[in-house]
Amino acid sequence: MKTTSSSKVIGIERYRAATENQTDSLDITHLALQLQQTIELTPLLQAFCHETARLIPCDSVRYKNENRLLNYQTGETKVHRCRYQLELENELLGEIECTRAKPFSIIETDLMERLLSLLIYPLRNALLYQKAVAEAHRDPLTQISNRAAFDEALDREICSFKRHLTGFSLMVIDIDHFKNINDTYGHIVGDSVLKAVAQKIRNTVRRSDEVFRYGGEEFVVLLSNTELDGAKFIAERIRRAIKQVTINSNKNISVTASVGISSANNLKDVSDTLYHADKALYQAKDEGRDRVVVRP
Ligand SMILES: Nc1nc2c(ncn2[C@@H]2O[C@H](COP(=O)(O)OP(=O)(O)OP(=O)(O)O)[C@@H](O)[C@H]2O)c(=O)[nH]1
Repeated sequence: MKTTSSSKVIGIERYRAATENQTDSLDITHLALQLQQTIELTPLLQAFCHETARLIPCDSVRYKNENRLLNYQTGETKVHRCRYQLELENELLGEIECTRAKPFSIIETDLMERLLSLLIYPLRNALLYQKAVAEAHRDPLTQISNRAAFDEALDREICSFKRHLTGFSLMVIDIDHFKNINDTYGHIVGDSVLKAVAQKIRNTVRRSDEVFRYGGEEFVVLLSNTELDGAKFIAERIRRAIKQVTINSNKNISVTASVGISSANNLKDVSDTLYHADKALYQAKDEGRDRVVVRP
């Protein structure tokens, strides 16, 4: 473990005496047990930050991992910092920083290092687990979420609707005559079209809206807290954006898509929202494609 610390170093004798007095090995054992109880990153960090702030009085504890875009913090940042970079077998696992209004002593940084040595292996396992879960939910071709992720997201949304009546809309988007694109230009170009359309949809909706590849040339957009009118407006914007898709290898490929939309509007029918959106999509195909059809 490589560490860097900005805390001040005080005399070694004082450090030893205070370590013996203050370090409660029961607390350390308790933390070690807690860290072994979860493989999930957030509960692991919660347990670590909570125990650290209890054993080393501080105002904030933060875990940051820039490579993985992770930033977890408890408390409010103060001026004095004690920061450690965590590295295991040449792999950077992130950075832990504690802050408070007065400087940290060597006793405390020593304790901090002991706590971090308990964290480092569970943290590596939690990061590996988080990566594996993310990959299981990602479509390898388009790099957007896959159908397994959609099934879970829809379940969450339906539960939330049943408990709090928070409405949502679903949009099913299907590329028109995609078979012709494959047959005319080949599957590699077909794959490029799928990637370009996925990116176009992703860039046309808000970050909080979720975009999934449902399968083949079909995508689903899940719009939380969005009524049918709002969903229709966004669907039109997506439909127009898809018409602008260009593929480097052949700028003449014309891409259009049909869109079916439905909204959750009553408790009885909420589980059928996808079924209604799919029906709307078939209607859009029947009516000539390159259009949006809404079913309440
Ligand atoms: N290149 C590529 N093609 C795929 C992929 N997944 C599914 N397809 C193709 O998508 C095509 C879907 O064809 P159809 O279901 O007939 O639909 P369509 O041609 O888009 O016609 P409409 O939906 O009625 O407008 C098939 O040719 C599949 O082989 C993929 O990952 N890559």
